Amino acid sequence: MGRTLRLRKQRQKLALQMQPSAGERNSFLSDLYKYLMAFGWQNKTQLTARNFSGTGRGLCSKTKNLEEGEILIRLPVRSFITINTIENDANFKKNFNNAIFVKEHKITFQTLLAFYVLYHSKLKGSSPLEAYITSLPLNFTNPYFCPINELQCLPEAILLCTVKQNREIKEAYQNLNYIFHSNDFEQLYTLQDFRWSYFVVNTRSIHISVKKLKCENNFFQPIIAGDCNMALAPLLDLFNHSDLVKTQPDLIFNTCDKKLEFIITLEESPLKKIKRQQELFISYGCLTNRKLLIEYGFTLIDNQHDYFEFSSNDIENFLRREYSFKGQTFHSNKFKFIRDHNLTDQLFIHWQEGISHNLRVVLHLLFHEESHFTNILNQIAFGTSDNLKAVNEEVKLLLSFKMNEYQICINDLESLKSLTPAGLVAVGYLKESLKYLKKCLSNLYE
Ligand SMILES: C[S@@+](CC[C@H](N)C(=O)[O-])C[C@H]1O[C@@H](n2cnc3c(N)ncnc32)[C@H](O)[C@@H]1O
Repeated sequence: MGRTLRLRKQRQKLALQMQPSAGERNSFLSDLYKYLMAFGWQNKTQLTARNFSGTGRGLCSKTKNLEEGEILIRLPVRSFITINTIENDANFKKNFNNAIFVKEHKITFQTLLAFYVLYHSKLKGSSPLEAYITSLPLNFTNPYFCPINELQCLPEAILLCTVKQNREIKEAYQNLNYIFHSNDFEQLYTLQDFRWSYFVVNTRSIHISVKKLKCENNFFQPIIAGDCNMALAPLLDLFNHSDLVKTQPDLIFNTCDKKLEFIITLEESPLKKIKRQQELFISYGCLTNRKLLIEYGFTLIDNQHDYFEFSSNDIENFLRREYSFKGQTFHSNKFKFIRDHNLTDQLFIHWQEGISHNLRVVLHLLFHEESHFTNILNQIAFGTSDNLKAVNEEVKLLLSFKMNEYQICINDLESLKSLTPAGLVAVGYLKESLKYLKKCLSNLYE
C-alpha cells in the first residue's frame, strides 16, 4: 500500500475512533441540560450537540434558523466555574491550609481551575459538577501530546512551545503538591491526570471580568499570581471556532431575576442565515494557525487570520545553512544590535501585506548595511523606512529555506509507521503552513 493511501486510511480509522458510538453519542447532554436548568437556564436557541464532519463535536440549533444580530447562547453566570465557585466550595477548601501559602509557591488561576476540575473528576458520582465533567473530552490533539518520535520530527519553534508548556505544567503541579494538605497528592492526582485537566482549561476557558463577579471570599487570593478573569462555561464550551464569523461575548445583568447572564451574539457570518442543524461557530479571537495548533490542537484551512512568524533561531539557521551564503560573514555587532533592540520580535510575513517592519530592518542590516557601528545601525533601524533597501531576494531565499524545512518535517512524520491523532493534526498544520509560504513566495514573483 502506498504511503499516502496508508496515511489516509489511518486518518479515517482515527476519525472513527474519536467519534463516540451511537449509544454514547450525546448521552451527556440531558444531564448537562438538567445541570443548567437548575440555574434557571432556558434553551432559547434550542442548542444541541452533534458530530460534524471536519470539526468534530460542536453545536447547532435543533429547530431554529439563526442570523446575524441574533443571540446564539444565553447562560446564567452562576452555572459557570469561576473563582467564586471555588471560593464557595468548602469541601474543596478543606484540602488546603492557607497558613502555609507562600509566595514561592504561587500558582496561576488557570492552575487552580485545572486542579479544581481534576478534583471533581475524581469525586465521580458525588460531584455536583458531574454532568459537566462528563461532557469533557478525554483526549487532546495539541503537539504537547505527540510521542517522542513525532516530536522529533516537528519544527524547532513548535517543539520549543511544547517544552515551555511542559515546564509550566510541571511547575504548576509541584506547587499544587506543596500547597495541598495530603502526603498522597501524587497518588490521588497523577501528573498524567493533571495534564488532562490543564488542557481542559487551556482549550475551553473563557475570559470573564472578575470585577463583575463580585468575589465574596478570598481564601485563595494570597496564593494566586495574576488575575482570575477566567471561567469554564458548560455547554458554551462546545462551540467550535471559525475565522469567518464575528461574535460578541457580553456579561449582562438580567433585570427580571437580577442575576448575571453571559450572552454571545452572532455579529457577522458568511452564511447570512444558519439553518437549523447546521453547525454554529463562535470566534475564539484573531488567531493564527500556529496559535490554534499549540493552544487548541487544531488548525484551519485558509485561516483568514494567518501570518507566518519567524524566530531569531530561524534567521540564524538561515544564515548558517543557506547554501548561497557560504563564505559570507555577518559582523557580530549587527547581531548584538538586533538582539539588544528586540528586533527579532514580530518577524513575520503576511501573504498580502508582505513582511513586517522588523523583518525588513533585520534583513537590511544583515545584507545591505556595510557599516557595523551602532550609531549608523540606529539611524537605519529607527530612521525613516526610505533608508531601507528592497530585500525581496533575501525574503525569497528565506521562504524557500523554511519551505524546505517544513517539507522535511512532513516527510519525516509521514514516514513513521503510524501517527497519533496529535501527530496527524501536526501534519495538517505543516501542510497548511507550507501552502501559506508558497502563496507568500508566489506573490513576491508577481
Ligand atoms: C471549546 S472546545 C469546542 C468543543 C469541542 N469540539 C468538543 O468536542 O468539546 C475547543 C476544542 O474544539 C476543537 N475545535 C474547535 N474549533 C474547531 C475547528 N474549527 N475545527 C476543528 N476542531 C475545532 C479543538 O479540539 C479545540 O481544542
